[in-house]
Amino acid sequence: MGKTSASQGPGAPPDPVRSFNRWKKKYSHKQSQKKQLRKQLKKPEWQVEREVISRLMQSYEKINVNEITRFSDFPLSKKTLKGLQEAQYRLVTEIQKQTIGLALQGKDVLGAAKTGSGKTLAFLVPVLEGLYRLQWTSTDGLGVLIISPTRELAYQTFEVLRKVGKNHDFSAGLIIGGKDLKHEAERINNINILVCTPGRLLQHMDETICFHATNLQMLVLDEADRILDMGFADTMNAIIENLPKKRQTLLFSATQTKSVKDLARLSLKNPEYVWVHEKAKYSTPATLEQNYIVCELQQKISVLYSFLRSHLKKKSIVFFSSCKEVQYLYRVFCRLRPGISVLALHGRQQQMRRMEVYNEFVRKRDAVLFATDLAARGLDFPAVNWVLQFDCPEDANTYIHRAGRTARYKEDGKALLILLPSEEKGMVHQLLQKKVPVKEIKINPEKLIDIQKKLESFLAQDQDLKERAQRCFVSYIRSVYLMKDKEIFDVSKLPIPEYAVSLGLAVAPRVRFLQRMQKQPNKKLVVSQDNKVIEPRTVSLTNDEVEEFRAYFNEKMSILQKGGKIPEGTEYRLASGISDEEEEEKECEEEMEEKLGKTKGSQPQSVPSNKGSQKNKEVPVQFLDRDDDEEDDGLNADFFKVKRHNVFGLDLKENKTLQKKEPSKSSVEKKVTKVAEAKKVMKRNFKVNKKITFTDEGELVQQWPQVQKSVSKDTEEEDDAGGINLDKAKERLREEDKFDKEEYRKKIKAKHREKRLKEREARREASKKQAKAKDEEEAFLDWSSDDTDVFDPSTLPDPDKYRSSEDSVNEDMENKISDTKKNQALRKRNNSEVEDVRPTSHDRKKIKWETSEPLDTGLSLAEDEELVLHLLKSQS
Ligand SMILES: Nc1ncnc2c1ncn2[C@@H]1O[C@H](COP(=O)(O)OP(=O)(O)OP(=O)(O)O)[C@@H](O)[C@H]1O
Repeated sequence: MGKTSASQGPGAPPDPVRSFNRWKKKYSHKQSQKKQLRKQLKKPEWQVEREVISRLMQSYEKINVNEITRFSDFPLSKKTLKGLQEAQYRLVTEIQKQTIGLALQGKDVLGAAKTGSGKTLAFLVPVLEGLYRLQWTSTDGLGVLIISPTRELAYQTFEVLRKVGKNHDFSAGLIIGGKDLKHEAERINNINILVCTPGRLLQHMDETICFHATNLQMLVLDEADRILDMGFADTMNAIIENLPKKRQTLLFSATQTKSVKDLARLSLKNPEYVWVHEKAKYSTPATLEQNYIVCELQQKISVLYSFLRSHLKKKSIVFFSSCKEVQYLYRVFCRLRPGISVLALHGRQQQMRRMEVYNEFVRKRDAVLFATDLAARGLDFPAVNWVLQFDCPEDANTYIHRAGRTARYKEDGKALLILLPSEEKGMVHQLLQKKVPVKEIKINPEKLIDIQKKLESFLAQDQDLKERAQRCFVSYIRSVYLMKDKEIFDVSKLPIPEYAVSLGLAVAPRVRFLQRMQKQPNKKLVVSQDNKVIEPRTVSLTNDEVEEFRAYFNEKMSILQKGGKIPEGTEYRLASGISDEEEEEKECEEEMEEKLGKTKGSQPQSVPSNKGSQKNKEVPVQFLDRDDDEEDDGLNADFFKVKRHNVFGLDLKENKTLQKKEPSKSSVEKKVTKVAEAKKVMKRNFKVNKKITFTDEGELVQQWPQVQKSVSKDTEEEDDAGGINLDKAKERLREEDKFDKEEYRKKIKAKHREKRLKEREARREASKKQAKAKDEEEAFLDWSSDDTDVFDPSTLPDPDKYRSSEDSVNEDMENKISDTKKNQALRKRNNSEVEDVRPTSHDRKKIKWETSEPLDTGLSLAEDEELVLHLLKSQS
């Protein structure tokens, strides 16, 4: 018999079988309870996510900046963290550390940190988290707008967003100029995060049906100071008008704006200012070595060539102040074959080419990129060794951005600034004020390779290149002239002829404003008629003028952008949202020409160049009127001249006063072109008088000026605001032409109908009268037959006798009668002579029949009638 534990005594060990069974029972009970609990607890995914989000949000307030070293230290969603990790971003940079937390808390942030310090992720992470927090879906529409000043920067930001946000479900879109607007418009309404340039965005806001930003949660301005400066002022104002006031705004830049005015436009709510490196010794990366050299303008090209020859295994960017310099020097350097691949990036290239160049330079290990300030901001080309500033930057901020294309994120790099002797003092002072440590270095004259002769030979062989050189020349001078800081940029100090020669040109092309400057070197005060003291215009523009100038063209640009213009591009911000820097450059010139009434293909002129005996040769300037891929520069010479009078709103009276006081002014300058006159008239807004009459029906008819009937209405509205849409215009012309032809055809038809009716009427009249005349003639003949058998003309009175006896008044009439009747009689006489027989009764009938035929008297019917009556009278 087996014993159970119960039957065992108290000191006996427990029965293992029983205790196992007890444990098993307990365990399975617990398991089933847990299962039940889990079943109860099982929630839909969205609910779980919501709980996670609320937990994350609760952690936002607890973020302690000092404890954060990694992205994972922030309360971020798993999707964002995964994306960051996959892109190899683990440790945070200073700007990321200090701003991500604030942005997560929903605050407006103004972030500033040195170039290459990771500002992009500082706003992209909060962007992703912001929409994730709201569980944004494509049906919610546009949630975040990220605005960049250039297409390339927008593209780069978009790529980083794609990389980091790939685990999220939001849709993101890149909207920049130079692409098909229609194609963008079809997709734009489903985009949650939009990376764009200002001009293109505004164009969509204006033109794309159903596109709106009413649900917008967050606005990000990358390179905020640039976007908020005057260049984009009007476009941005228009964009901001379309955005909801209740939103979060993030502004980032290496040179942040502190302008209260700028910020007020954005209606920020207690923004957090984060100046990461405000207290740093320098405002540029510590790993960036910065030097400058001073050299003459005419030496610069040789310096550049020598530099490249000694840095063949490096990756460099060279910044120029204008597209035309880039275009010319790019070609020249390609021909010179310096031993390194040369690339060019500027705003006048096709968008496709720009992207190609951008990607090519990203890929290359050693190459040199010639660029305008289009590439100065934000672009993150990997492993750039050198940044060379061939032309002095506009200001210290531009210097910082340009130099910042190297020495990015812990890498080192070198920057070299080339200054003219006239620029050195002012620029170096500005840089030091901005905490930019620049040291002067000297050029080793032994290493300097002079390439001027080579350039000359290139230009001698290649007319196109020569023209490019000339445009480059004018363009550079103009850029100096338009610079705001007159302490640094003084066009009068430029060695103009030498510069032209250094470009390979034999003679300096004419730049009108320079000529004028030489003619009136002294600024004199002039007293106007109303005794006000007027300062005559000097060649150097004041800062206000330059600002006004820029503001004007940017305003024009934004108008163009709305229309589309423009052009490519327009972007317009133009059409294509040309608010981009490059678009600005392009549109600016086009607009200047437009505004100033410039016409392409202006007459070739011979003008004296500005200096030296050789320079006094007459230089044909028609070359300035053409360019293959851009607006002509030749007009710029004119543009300068007119600009001084019109663009800056100079009072015409003032000009007149000046002219009176300056008898030395050449007649050429005083010559007013028809275009200028027309512009003046347009400016004054004259209205032509109208002559209006009323028809019998009381309808109003404008007699003068004649109103053009048109088939298409609202032609103006149909045009792109960026200028005339040639295709549309052609189409419209064709339609107008058809319409005009149709109108003309109708008119002719009506005329013919009228003529036919008149003729018919006349015929009817004639036949009536004929019938009457026939009756009368028959009567007459009948009567004559009573008298004689045959009508004998001899029975008629002797015309001579008759003449003598009749009134002279009847003379003419008689002549006519006698002519016709003579004919008749003669015919009859002849007949009788030939046949020599008198007519038979049959013949008589014949005669009768013959005479009843209408006589061709050559008279009108009325006259014939008169004649017959007269004959009858005289017979009787
Ligand atoms: N946390 C990080 N870890 C590693 N690399 C980073 C991190 N943040 C940014 N970077 C890298 O640093 C480089 C510069 O970043 P970014 O372009 O955002 O700089 P930036 O401050 O916007 O520069 P700029 O002022 O010139 O626009 C990029 O190559 C980027 O990939």
